[in-house]
Amino acid sequence: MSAMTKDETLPGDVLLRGLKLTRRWGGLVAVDGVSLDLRRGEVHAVIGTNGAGKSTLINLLSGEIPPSDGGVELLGEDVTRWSQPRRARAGLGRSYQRNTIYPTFSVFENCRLAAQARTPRPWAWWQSAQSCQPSREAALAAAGQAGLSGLLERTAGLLSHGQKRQLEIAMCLATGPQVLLLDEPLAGMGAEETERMLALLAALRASHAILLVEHDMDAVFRIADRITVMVNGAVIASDTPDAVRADAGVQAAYLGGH
Ligand SMILES: Nc1ncnc2c1ncn2[C@@H]1O[C@H](COP(=O)(O)OP(=O)(O)OP(=O)(O)O)[C@@H](O)[C@H]1O
Repeated sequence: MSAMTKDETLPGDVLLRGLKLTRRWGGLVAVDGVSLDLRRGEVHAVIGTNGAGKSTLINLLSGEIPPSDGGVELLGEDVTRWSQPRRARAGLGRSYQRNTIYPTFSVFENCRLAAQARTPRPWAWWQSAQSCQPSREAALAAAGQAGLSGLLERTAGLLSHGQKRQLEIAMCLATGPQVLLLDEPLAGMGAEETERMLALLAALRASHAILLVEHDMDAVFRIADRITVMVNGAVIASDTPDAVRADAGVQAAYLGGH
């Protein structure tokens, strides 16, 4: 186990590492020996056709499903056998393709509930949730970071699609993560909402390691520092955007002249 604490890690440090991760569903190999490093200060995009294994890879890294083979290290520690909530408490945040907000609660309440999940206090069940100051502060900070300060009292279900995705990121940030695993945060967004989300990711990059699974190739090639390309569960390239764009194997298998 590493003796390093979270706050001692330096920019560029590897915060999350997938080691030869494999996941089989019966006879299908959904993720096939994938290794990748997520570093603070980098947006690392994972691209690939439908069914290439991207969401399964995120689920393996986040702890939602166990690998058939291989391992995961978080902040230098082997977390392969850790549950998803335990990894989340240790600094691993993720967003989902589906909407995970509470539509009848306000933006602030959504963020506060997410923040509370980070520091559950089962022995203090009689205290009013309203009075939990650290959660309130974390919620306000996260909403601010995600650009939602002006919408704190808005009922979440009434937000625009793009604002809902911003709220999902805010809820993720409220848990105090160092690593963000983002599953298609741009899905269904218009041009303006996409720009706002890309600006948010660019702002979060300095202090986080970000894994971005995304189908919007223009956005990926603009924002990513590194791109990993998956085909049929396996990595066929992992490099800078320029190198990936120029890779003949990637062109043939996936990009088709992008
Ligand atoms: N729970 C499951 N049981 C059986 N097969 C599964 C399961 N989850 C995923 N798969 C299969 O694993 C393969 C990889 O799926 P995955 O969702 O990871 O791909 P993806 O790259 O995220 O696709 P998309 O871009 O469409 O989201 C697919 O063939 C899928 O059908």
